[in-house]
Amino acid sequence: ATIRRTEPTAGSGDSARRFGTQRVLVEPDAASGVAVMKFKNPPVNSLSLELLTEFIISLEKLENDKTFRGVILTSDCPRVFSAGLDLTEMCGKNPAHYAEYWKAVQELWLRLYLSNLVLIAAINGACPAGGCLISLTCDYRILADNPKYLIGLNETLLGIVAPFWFKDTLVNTIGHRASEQALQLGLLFLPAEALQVGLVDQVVPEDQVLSTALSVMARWMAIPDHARQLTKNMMRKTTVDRLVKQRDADIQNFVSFISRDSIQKSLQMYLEKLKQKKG
Ligand SMILES: CC/C=C/CC(=O)SCCNC(=O)CCNC(=O)[C@H](O)C(C)(C)COP(=O)(O)OP(=O)(O)OC[C@H]1O[C@@H](n2cnc3c(N)ncnc32)[C@H](O)[C@@H]1OP(=O)(O)O
Repeated sequence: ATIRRTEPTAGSGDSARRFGTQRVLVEPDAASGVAVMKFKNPPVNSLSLELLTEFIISLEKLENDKTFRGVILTSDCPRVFSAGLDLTEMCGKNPAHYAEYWKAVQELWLRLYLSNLVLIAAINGACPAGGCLISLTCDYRILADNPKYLIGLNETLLGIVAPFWFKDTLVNTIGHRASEQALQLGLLFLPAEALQVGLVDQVVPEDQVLSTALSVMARWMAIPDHARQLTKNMMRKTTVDRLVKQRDADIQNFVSFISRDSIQKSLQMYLEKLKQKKG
């Protein structure tokens, strides 16, 4: 994927010069040191291999540019933050593809979870599974107050199992008992429930998600970077190391699990159900 620059928005000078790739729009504001990163993979921002790759490239570009200290993750697609991992990447393919895909999923989580940037999820749509995982890697989560915008790790509803590092990320956020129940039941929480269980930090009216994220960002950026980054690392490194130490084994586990006929069947059925839903 190539990083493309687009024209600055009117009257905003260089600091609003946007860049990004086909599926990840980046709206940087050098003056504030904050960039807004928008997923743009219609219709539901499913995390395809291309989107994962472009996401990693854009994140790395922002992390390497010392102008930026904070990134707000949000969606350019209406009603959906992200539908999670792209199911078409996990069924009907071959083991080599599953391995390549899973490596990219690991890579994105590793980079987000230990990022030195302040990451705030401005969740402006449905946020199941992999979309929920991305929001969990952030330092703070704001969810639009819309009963259609459910959030949670619902993998068991598809007949699959969230890997241990998805589980660890959820446990680090809402605790062990709440995670145990949420993961086994594949719970998708309403905004008020998500707030109550601690899955999100704030629920605000839909048209205030981005402005709220910007004001929360200002609060986080008022903390000296180095102290905040060392503290974040202290909180999260043990969790990250658990995957780093066994990345290849994790890939092999995923490939053998997802390749099972029974799993392939349930994924196909689930995709069919999604398509019938519209019929
Ligand atoms: C061990 C592996 C761990 C996995 C973690 C994962 O992330 S697995 C993925 C789990 N994701 C889900 O369960 C979410 C499924 N999608 C939905 O619930 C709805 O699509 C959603 C996000 C609520 C949006 O609903 P809406 O009514 O707006 O869209 P619709 O369902 O009609 O979908 C539009 C088209 O997108 C296709 N699609 C939806 N989700 C995915 C997906 N995750 N991967 C691939 N494709 C997806 C859907 O089939 C529709 O396709 P179309 O050809 O237009 O009919």
